Amino acid sequence: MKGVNKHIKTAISVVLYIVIIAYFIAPDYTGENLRNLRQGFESYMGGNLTRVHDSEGVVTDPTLLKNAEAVIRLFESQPEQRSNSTAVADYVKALVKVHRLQEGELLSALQRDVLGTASAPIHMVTVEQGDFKTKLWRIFLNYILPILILRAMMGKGGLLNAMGLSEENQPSTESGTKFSDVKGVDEAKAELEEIVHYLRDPKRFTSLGGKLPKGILLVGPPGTGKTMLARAIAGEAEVPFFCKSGSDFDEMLVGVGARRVKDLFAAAKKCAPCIIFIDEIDAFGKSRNPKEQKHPETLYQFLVELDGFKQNDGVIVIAATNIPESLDKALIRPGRFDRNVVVPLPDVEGRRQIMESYMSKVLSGGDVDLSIISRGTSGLSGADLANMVNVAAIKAAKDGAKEVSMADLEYAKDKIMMGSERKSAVISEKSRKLTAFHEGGHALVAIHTDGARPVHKATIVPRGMTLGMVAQLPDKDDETSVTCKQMLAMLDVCMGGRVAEELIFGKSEVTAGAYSDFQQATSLARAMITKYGMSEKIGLVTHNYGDDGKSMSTKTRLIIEKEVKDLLDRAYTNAKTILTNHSIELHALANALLLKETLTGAQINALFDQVDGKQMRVLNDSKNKNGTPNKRIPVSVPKPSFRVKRLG
Ligand SMILES: Nc1ncnc2c1ncn2[C@@H]1O[C@H](COP(=O)(O)OP(=O)(O)OP(=O)(O)O)[C@@H](O)[C@H]1O
Ligand SMILES: [Zn+2]
Repeated sequence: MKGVNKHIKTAISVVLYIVIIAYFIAPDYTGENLRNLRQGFESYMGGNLTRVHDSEGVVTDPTLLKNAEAVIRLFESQPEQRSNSTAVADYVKALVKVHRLQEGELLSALQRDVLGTASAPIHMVTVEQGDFKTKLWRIFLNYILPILILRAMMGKGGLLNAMGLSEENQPSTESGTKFSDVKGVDEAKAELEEIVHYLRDPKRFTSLGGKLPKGILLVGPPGTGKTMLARAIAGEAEVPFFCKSGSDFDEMLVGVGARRVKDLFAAAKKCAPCIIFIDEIDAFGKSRNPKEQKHPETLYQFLVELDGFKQNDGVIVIAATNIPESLDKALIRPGRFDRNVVVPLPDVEGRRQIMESYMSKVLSGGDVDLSIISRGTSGLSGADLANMVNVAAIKAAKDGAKEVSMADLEYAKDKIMMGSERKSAVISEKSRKLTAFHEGGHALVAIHTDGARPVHKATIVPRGMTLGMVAQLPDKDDETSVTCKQMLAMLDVCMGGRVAEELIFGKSEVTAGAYSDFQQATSLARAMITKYGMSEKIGLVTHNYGDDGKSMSTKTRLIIEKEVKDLLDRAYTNAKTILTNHSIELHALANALLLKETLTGAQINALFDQVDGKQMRVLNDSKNKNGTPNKRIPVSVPKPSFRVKRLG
């Protein structure tokens, strides 16, 4: 919309400029016009008339033609009419109507007496009048004054600014965004619905006793649709929408930010009911630490403006931030931004809906299964998913495909989550082989461990920081509540990579490639023991590992570390048992990866069927997890990473 405003402004300036220039300098052109009269008339004769002749604009009505003939006859029979300008005009018009202008007597007379002929042209000389002062005055009037007028109108503090309608503070009035466009944030939408009711009919809302918060703070990670939601409120209520970013007020010059705040509120009040949206309000709304803040007066002014209008004045201020804890307390005090609406990252169903909405705008292939993609995109925001569909569409177009296929979406997903493929990376054959067994180890342990997520894909294509990876997909409703059994399975899978390296290449040949596996396993094991109450020795208490152990005694710390190590050792042993028992499959899988680089879960299963026949399909139930520390207690844990990465 800002772009449109700019165009409108440019158009207004151009029109105004032309009008002013025309007004001031039109007299100058009169002489020029006279000079060109002959030329103009000739071109009129040669061009326009011929065109009239050809075009449907020529009179074809027989009665009109008849009248024209009569006018010509009358004029030519009465020579005294030649001094009558109206009669001459009628005569010329009549000649044009019957296409006889060239034959008319008047034309030869005109050519002879007024326009001159090629052999005897008429000359006209214009003389520039006036002294130096007059010329200077004329230049001022013609060129400088119009520019000054325009600047006065358009500039800051100018007429448009005074009206509160300068480019900076023009609202967008045609927000096409609706609530239905914003997917996967139903709770936030429900909370914001009352604002729409209010804006649609403020009087009715307040007469029914409705009371609104003055300011609403949308809180959530980047790209979750906060701006979209604010826009959708304006779109649903069909009210003007003033959209600013906190950084717009963060100016180098003292006082400029504060003045912009003032101007914004002044402009909004004139358009009420309306919405002011300030994205990233933390840019000027941070805690007032004099050292950190460049211009505290911007925040002061903002608070003054917020306090300056009444709850029901019709201006709704919505702000967005990713870091609510950084905001100044004064800003979030009751009566100011006292309503927080959380806009979280989408869950698995939200991600599916968001992708579905963007996929509906491209040609989607028949093999596309968005529930699979949405299960594998935990942690991605709406903006990431929109981008993912875009990347997939570009890939499909590049490949000359007619529709976006599942493979394109998988490509885009990996690119966004893991970084671009490093196809040109030079990797030695030995390193490729090591990676193939490492990833094969993860995959095989996952396949043979009860509670582990199904293997979606294994690859040894280097990507971003990794040399390969095994992707596992959670079941549909598996994301928020992970059981102890599932966590233990994750630990086993983490160990699979290093164990495979050891078994195939020997302990002395292992690499640092398992570093991120160990990191992941250690932090999960620690959380199980210090946060989720999954260790009998530690009990149902929590301990803070984030403060360098200051809050726990050395003894407790040692017990925790021993427990963590035990868990990891058990996972290592489990992985070793699986990989030793299934070494034929491990070799087959690693060789297939070396050959094909990427295998899907289905391809891996098919491969095992080939290698082992039915034997591989039987779940190895005998693999009891020795020493499962507790009963299986369902616990809520922060989203663990489902990917098993390997650092390159
Ligand atoms: N929930 C959603 N539904 C549909 N599209 C979304 C959603 N969230 C984000 N998008 C897409 O991502 C783009 C960016 O979203 P938006 O600017 O609203 O996010 P934001 O939360 O305001 O981000 P930031 O905090 O970075 O300003 C949108 O234009 C839209 O294309
Ligand atoms: Zn690994």
